[in-house]
Amino acid sequence: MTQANPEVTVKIGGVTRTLPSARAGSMGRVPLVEFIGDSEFTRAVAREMLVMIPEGTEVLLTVVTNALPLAHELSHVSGLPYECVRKKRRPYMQDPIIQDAPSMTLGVAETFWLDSPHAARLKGKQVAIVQDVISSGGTAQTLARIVERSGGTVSGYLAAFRQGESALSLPFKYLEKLPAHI
Ligand SMILES: O=P(O)(O)OC[C@H]1O[C@H](OP(=O)(O)OP(=O)(O)O)[C@H](O)[C@@H]1O
Ligand SMILES: Nc1ncnc2[nH]cnc12
Repeated sequence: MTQANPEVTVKIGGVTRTLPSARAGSMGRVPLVEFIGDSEFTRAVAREMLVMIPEGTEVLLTVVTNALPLAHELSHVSGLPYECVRKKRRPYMQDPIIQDAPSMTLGVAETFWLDSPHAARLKGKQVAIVQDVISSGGTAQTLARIVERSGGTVSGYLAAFRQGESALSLPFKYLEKLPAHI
């Protein structure tokens, strides 16, 4: 008998979480990863991700929203600075890099924004892209394009979780695999 809305349990760095099943656009139901509001899990995951940072990395780059606490914590444990791409234009932005992101896993096409003072901190730097979940790889590719447009070089792609198989063409590292659908 198939179970209605099954859950997925993960254990990372000694911390166990049961991920609820959530409906995600055309993906159907996926195991929902939430770092926001969960500092214990975020810290445990960041500590485990530390060894995944490629040698020579000078800056971490992430995008709001759910990956932000993870990148913040990874910055703290690694001692590396981080930058964060926005998904909304803010009134104080000056000459931002504007990059359209493809329709992503959750079915929402978005525009990414990186203000020029932050883009300047990627120039000439080895930049590791940090994500909570990598699914289609669309977010990773969009962030890589922003690194390139800022004059930096991508040193690697790091994610806490890989969901499904569709991001195979990107050379990323991850801690745990999640099913594409539950
Ligand atoms: O590999 P992809 O198919 O691009 O999917 C992965 C992205 O999807 C999620 O972001 P989401 O759109 O849920 O935004 P949020 O973090 O603002 O909630 C997640 O945080 C990744 O950034
Ligand atoms: N499993 C997941 N949890 C949170 N955000 C996601 N975006 C794509 N897949 C996701």
